[in-house]
Amino acid sequence: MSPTPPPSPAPATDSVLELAPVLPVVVVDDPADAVPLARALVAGGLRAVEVTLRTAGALDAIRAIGAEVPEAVVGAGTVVSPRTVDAAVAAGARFLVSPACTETLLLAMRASGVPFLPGVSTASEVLTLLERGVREMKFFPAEAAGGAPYLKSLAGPLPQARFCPTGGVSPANAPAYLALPNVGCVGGSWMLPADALAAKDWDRVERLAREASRLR
Ligand SMILES: O=C(O)C(=O)C[C@H](O)[C@H](O)COP(=O)(O)O
Repeated sequence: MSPTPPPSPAPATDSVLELAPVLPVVVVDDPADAVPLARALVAGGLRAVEVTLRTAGALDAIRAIGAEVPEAVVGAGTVVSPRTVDAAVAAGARFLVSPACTETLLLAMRASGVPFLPGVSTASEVLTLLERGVREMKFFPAEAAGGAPYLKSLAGPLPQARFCPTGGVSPANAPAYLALPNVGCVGGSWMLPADALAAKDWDRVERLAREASRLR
């Protein structure tokens, strides 16, 4: 019997937006869920996983995914300070996502050496980041801040900026975002419903991930 070949590690990239059309946003309460959850997402075709630093177990979850699911690209979300940048990178986060951005946070994310997506919700914030040489951003909270029509309006005057809209994105509205020239991917938690996580229903997560991976 020939041994099962090891899974191929995900390639390195400078662009968070190019990893996958959909970036799952994970809130892990029990770090023991991290590995089966990441495996289900990868099996469904979503290899980038953003673990939000909102729970006590988030850093352990990042460590576990990095160690046991090498075909996933695990990153950290809810990065809001230099301290959280350092903690995320030390845990093995391969990209960083912030809901908003300040000068202090930008400097820390830049110094981290891993790709990052700073959060913006207005045209002025987009221009401020462009002035600093940042072209990839998270548009948050996407639906509340104007949705796809807002990003479409930005593509005229600020075409260099590219976005991952997140916040209120669903299978129903994702195609409108993904059709825009300035959208690289969309982020969201819809493929990780709370009841599926509570029931450890990884088959359902895999199914929802597969549907999400086919949105573009
Ligand atoms: O924690 C962060 O860093 C955030 O910025 C918030 C998340 O991106 C959204 O909570 C995901 O939004 P939903 O898909 O509507 O659940």
